[in-house]
Amino acid sequence: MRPTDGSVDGSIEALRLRPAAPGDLPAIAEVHLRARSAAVPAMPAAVHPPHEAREWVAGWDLARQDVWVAEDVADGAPVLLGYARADAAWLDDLYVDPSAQRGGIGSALLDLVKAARPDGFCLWVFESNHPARAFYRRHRLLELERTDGSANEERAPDLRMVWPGTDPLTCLRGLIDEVDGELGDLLHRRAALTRAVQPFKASAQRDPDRERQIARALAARAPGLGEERLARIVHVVVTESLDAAGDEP
Ligand SMILES: O=C(O)C(=O)C[C@]1(C(=O)O)C=C[C@@H](O)C=C1
Repeated sequence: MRPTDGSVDGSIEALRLRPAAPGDLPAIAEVHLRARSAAVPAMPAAVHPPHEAREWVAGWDLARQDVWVAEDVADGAPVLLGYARADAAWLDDLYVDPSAQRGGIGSALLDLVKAARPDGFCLWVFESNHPARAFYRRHRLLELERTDGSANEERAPDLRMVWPGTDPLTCLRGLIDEVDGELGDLLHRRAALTRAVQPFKASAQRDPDRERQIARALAARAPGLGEERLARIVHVVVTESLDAAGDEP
């Protein structure tokens, strides 16, 4: 169960924001369910039936993640109208009850999360959820990579967004360092394979057709870079991998 995108903007006279308590979980589950069904078709329909969503929310460990609720305290008993849920690096949920959307509750919750995560945070939003994307862009979140949805339960293309915190250069460099860690591991693995295949070739010549095929396959995964640019990247990676293979005893 994932996503972040139920909320939109809104204005409520007496709004109270506070950390959630275990007794809030049933009302949180109902807000989640109502917000998700009202968001279709901008969001894909929920994969899990309501009883599973209720069980999932009831199982949240509030010591291991931060959950905040927004409630209307204007008159009588407070009414829970929205919530946000985040771990150290990700805003996992931000949902506002459909009856209270466009009243500033989503903005108030998001501001609270920003204050609690000054180093920044990421979130996933469905590509089709244009209202939520516009909401987050208005709140100075940046869109990062798009996925084809194969890694989420709904199998729907989504986008990573980031709020780069109070020091965006440091936050974004931190994210670059994370990706470069993975890229370093991949280059290490790839160079070992370039070296391993060499003895099995009829000739030591480079194979431009094979390199073009590799660039095309990469372009299918990274369309934003384009095949020509990726062909140049492949050329450098192969050149340096062959060079490193020649250095090894
Ligand atoms: O497949 C090969 O023939 C290799 O030598 C491997 C490799 C590569 O690293 O992918 C390296 C050089 C060739 O020009 C093409 C591909």
